[in-house]
Amino acid sequence: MAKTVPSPDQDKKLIRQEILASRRPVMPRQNRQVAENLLRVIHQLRPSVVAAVWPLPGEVDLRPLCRQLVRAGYQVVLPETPPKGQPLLFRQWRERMPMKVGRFGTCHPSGARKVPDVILIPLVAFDRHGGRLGYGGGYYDRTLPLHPQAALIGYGLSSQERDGLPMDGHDHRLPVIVTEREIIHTEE
Ligand SMILES: Nc1nc2c(c(=O)[nH]1)N(C=O)[C@@H](CNc1ccc(C(=O)N[C@@H](CCC(=O)O)C(=O)O)cc1)CN2
Ligand SMILES: Nc1ncnc2c1ncn2[C@@H]1O[C@H](COP(=O)(O)OP(=O)(O)OP(=O)(O)O)[C@@H](O)[C@H]1O
Repeated sequence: MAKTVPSPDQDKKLIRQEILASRRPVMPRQNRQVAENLLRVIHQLRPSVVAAVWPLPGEVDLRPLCRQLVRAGYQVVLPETPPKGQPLLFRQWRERMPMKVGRFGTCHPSGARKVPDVILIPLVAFDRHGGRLGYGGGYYDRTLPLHPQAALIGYGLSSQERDGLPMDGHDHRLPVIVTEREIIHTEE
């Protein structure tokens, strides 16, 4: 009988489940440290438009960073989650804008669509080589090819790091990953 060979999709699912099941609440200090490190990298890149993310439960909360960025003169856009199979749409966010609830409990503003120069990417898991795992919707995988000029920065907690995540052809390697502890410039 033929041996069953695990596919990257199945491996990813198991790792995702393991990490989500063992996830602890993000401490306020960790949140601040991730945001501080992100701000440092963003300042160096001098972008006009930064794509951030409105948090889902259990994720690092970028809302304070969004406010800081807008006050520092950057434009902030947030993703609207379309039906599966379509890329994310980035819409401009301003302070105190009412948010709409979208797919999978995500929230997005109804501002104008803008093209980001920097894209902050939430991680469920990452490795030192820039491999990433999200919630499995494939949304960022489908969106990033449409923004080849954008600088990509993954973010999460150091506890989400794993050795050598399985990668598919369509997966994008992240050149920079920011945690509460460090700014990682990933290697091939
Ligand atoms: N805050 C935040 N916004 C984001 C993302 C994200 O990771 N975090 N996304 C990143 O791509 C996109 C939304 N992607 C998602 C894709 C799939 C599921 C999803 O299937 N959720 C399952 C449960 C997942 C699980 O716990 O295993 C569900 O709601 O049933 C959620 C979000 C865009 N916005
Ligand atoms: N560019 C693409 N074209 C077609 N299918 C894709 C593409 N990107 C991802 N997929 C499919 O989408 C599914 C989810 O992909 P994957 O597990 O890489 O998502 P993820 O990176 O964890 O999620 P997200 O990008 O939403 O955070 C997989 O079945 C994958 O084959």
